[in-house]
Amino acid sequence: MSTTHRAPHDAAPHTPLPKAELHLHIEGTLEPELAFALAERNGIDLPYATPEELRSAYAFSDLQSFLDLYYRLTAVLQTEQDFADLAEAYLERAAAQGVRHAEIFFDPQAHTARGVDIGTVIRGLTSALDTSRERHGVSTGLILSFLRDLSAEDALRTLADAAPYLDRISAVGLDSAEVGHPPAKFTEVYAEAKRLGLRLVAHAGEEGPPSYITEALDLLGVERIDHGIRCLEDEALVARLVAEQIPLTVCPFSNVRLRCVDRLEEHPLPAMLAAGLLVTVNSDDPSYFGGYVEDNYRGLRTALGLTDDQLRLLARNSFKASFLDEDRRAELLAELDAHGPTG
Ligand code: HPA
Ligand SMILES: [Zn+2]
Repeated sequence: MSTTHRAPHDAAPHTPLPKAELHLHIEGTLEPELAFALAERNGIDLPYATPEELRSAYAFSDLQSFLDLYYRLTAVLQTEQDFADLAEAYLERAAAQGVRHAEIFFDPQAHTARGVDIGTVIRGLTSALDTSRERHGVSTGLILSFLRDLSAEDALRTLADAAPYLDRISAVGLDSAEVGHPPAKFTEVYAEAKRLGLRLVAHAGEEGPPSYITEALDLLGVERIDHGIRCLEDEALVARLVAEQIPLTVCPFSNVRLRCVDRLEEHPLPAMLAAGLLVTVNSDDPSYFGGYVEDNYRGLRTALGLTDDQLRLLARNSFKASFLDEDRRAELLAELDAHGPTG
């Protein structure tokens, strides 16, 4: 019998709302314990004595300070089995957090630059993703994300290297150090991805200015903006995003940990909802930022007083903003409608 104290209003076991996760970097789900296990399996020395010591290094001053550690730790990912184990660990956790559909970023250049073949990465990830719907009830998509601090030529080469696997990839994205690497740099890359039949998204307006969001829409032709929180600095841009119902994949814990927002209590998400923006909530790099997607939903309730109706709207938006086929989308929306009080 559980000895955990529960307040009377909290007596029913909490079942998380069914939701989609649309902004999740698989490399950012690498928990310290798995990093140590993979390092040992692959004979790699980590500059930390224990998982706890590694975890205590997770104090970031901005995006770059996080990326430095994030890229350093990818060294432990070497074989197909490593990528399969990484994806499987995420899917299991995601399912427990109510995720029914996940569109998962991966950063091939973070691996090919270390001599790991893109096929190793994609075959490893898809071996876990392929059976995720049956085993975890989580349907999946893969988003190939270009590192924007590398050249457009490098991105084009990466897209060419992915050619044998394009049937496994639903979209391309753009991540890594934002400021100084505007979307315009990747116009040709996105035109090529579109020609190949891929959907288009990009990180914009996380640390970068609102003009990067406009560029991503107008020059790259993206359908969804990742982060996008700095849109609030440009009234006309907000009006456009509302009118066109462009989804924004917002990541509250990430914004606080990377110091884009001082405290969760000051996160602009309520203002974004009030403006009529099509906002979704996601975990970004949950191992590094203090929680998975349901933890972000709960944090918003606790820190910002979001109501059950607002949390349901966020879950509804996540299915609306996804690249799901209409049958699966309808099935998941019906499951959300049938879901009882969030508890
Ligand atoms: O939040 C992010 N921003 C940019 N690049 C990233 N790569 C992993 N996470 C992020
Ligand atoms: Zn991200």
